[in-house]
Amino acid sequence: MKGHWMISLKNVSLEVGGKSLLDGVSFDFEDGKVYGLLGPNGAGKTTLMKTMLGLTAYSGEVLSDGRRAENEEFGSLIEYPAFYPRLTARENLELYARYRKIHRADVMTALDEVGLADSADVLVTKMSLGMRQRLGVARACLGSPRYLLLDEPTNGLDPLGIKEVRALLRGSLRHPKRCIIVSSHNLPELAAVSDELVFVRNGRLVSSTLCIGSASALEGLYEEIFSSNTEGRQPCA
Ligand SMILES: Nc1ncnc2c1ncn2[C@@H]1O[C@H](COP(=O)(O)OP(=O)(O)OP(=O)(O)O)[C@@H](O)[C@H]1O
Repeated sequence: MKGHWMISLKNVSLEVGGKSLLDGVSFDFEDGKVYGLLGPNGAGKTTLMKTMLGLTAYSGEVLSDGRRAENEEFGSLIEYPAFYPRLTARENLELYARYRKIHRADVMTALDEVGLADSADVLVTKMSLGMRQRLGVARACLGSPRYLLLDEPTNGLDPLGIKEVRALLRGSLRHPKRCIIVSSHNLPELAAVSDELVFVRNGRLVSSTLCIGSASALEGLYEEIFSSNTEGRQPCA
């Protein structure tokens, strides 16, 4: 087995109603890293995450350490997280833990991981959008999954909320044995939290870059990639 990769996509394709949503995607996501998924609207970022979660039929392989990945290995936040508004943060997570057959004791660990331990007994309806988003991340972290898929976790957040999610991605969510894949349209924000950026276009992973020097360099690279047919791994900017 090669090095220390964890999730390996091998020629993953998905077609719905004659339209190709994913087109022969192959990529290795390594442990201990945060990957930023970038691409225009409709590029296939969410579809890719749903496919990894096994929520869609697909051809090709999604492997975890060389064997078929199981849904239980993933924690995910796809689009806006939905909660029971009249239940507390803790009660919401306990319900979810029961559903996923995750130990109840993990609920406080997950809330602690996102800095919401002190708000465990706050009703969701009383929480700010930023707190709810962090609660969504806590739900994704229940059971300490090896893979975290976060689809636009800063969507709709104010600068303070964005800062909170950024701090999580740079700090407490990171683990040497965990791989995090996060999508966003906020280029500088994504660059600030990612170890590697992966560019998606028309259902294909067209490029990846290991690091970016500045926000303007990233914007330039984004423009270059999405206004050309560039494919392959880019050098550091
Ligand atoms: N269930 C579905 N049936 C048919 N087409 C779908 C389905 N889900 C998504 N699509 C299409 O797949 C393409 C990719 O959508 P997807 O939501 O994955 O893109 P995205 O990169 O996440 O976009 P955004 O940045 O706007 O969230 C779009 O053309 C979308 O219309």
